[in-house]
Amino acid sequence: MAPVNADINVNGNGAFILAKKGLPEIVENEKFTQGYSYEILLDTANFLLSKIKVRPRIGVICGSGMGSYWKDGSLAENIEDAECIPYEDIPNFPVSTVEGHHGKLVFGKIEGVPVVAMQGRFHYYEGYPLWKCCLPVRVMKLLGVDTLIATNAAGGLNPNYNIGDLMIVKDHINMMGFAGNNPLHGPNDDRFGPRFPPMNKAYNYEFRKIAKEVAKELEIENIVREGVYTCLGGPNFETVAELNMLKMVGVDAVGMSTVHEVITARHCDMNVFALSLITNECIASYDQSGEANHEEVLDVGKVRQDILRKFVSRLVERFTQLGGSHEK
Ligand SMILES: O=P(O)(O)O[C@@H]1C[C@H](O)[C@@H](CO)O1
Ligand SMILES: Nc1nc2[nH]cnc2c(=O)[nH]1
Repeated sequence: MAPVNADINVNGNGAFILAKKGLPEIVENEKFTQGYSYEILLDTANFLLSKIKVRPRIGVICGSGMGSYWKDGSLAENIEDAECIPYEDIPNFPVSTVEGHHGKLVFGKIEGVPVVAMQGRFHYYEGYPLWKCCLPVRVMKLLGVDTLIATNAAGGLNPNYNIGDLMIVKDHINMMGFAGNNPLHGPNDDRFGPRFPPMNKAYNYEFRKIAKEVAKELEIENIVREGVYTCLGGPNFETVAELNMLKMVGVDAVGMSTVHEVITARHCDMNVFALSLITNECIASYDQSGEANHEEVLDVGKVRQDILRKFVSRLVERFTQLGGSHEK
């Protein structure tokens, strides 16, 4: 794991606190997508550390409709000793504006492993620049998270996929990046990671292997796939011509998130696993009836919540057992 250039101390109340040191601040400037400085995000991390009992090791981002599992009563069933912090109470955090994204950080333990779950993520189409959509990933890193599990709802473009399938993300195509929109755009702060991060091993090979083993153990291998994801800016779903173009370049599932989060996580040397829930069939023919809609996306999330919970819990346990020495 790349060192974050911060000392970790314990304050008088027994809470963890990160000490600021090092390079000068980069001034926030949304227009030029420079993002928040390292120091500003340390303030956010220190605020969270002053509130929580555990230091999370794994971060989970809940996709559309999947956060509902983590809500209220059912959250407590899975995340032990849950501590919920609404986004609006967290300094420098954006707020969730999309149905199916509740807007809370949930700290606690899954299978004894300290975790933080984002019950609601931020999307570009909500009006946030990409760096801001990914701000929580950097905060997670400062909190001590070394592994990111990102989940999302996506349209199935691969004709062999069915609604309700789970796609282990093998790779992505950064369509927004092709147009110059990247969460790392702007001055680089080496304390987070290098100016030119590699991306050929973005999705951890060992994690993907484990996920396929776990799928067998849970007897869900018939609904588990592995494929290539792409993120478009949204909020509209795709045209037939767009979908056919994406199919031609090798995309299996289409969504509106995850890619920029993964880039940010890999930039600061986190290990990454991502999972797409196929919530709808991409309509890639003019003869086909029906239209994509957000309600269907949320409904499929509800139907699959139990399987997702079991799958993600087992992955948290197994990824942690792997330790830090594996090939990324
Ligand atoms: O947050 P995710 O990527 O799971 O959400 C997807 C993309 C849109 O936000 C929404 C469309 O229904 O689902
Ligand atoms: N872009 C996109 N995002 C989605 N999220 C869930 N389904 C879809 C889809 O079909 N397209």
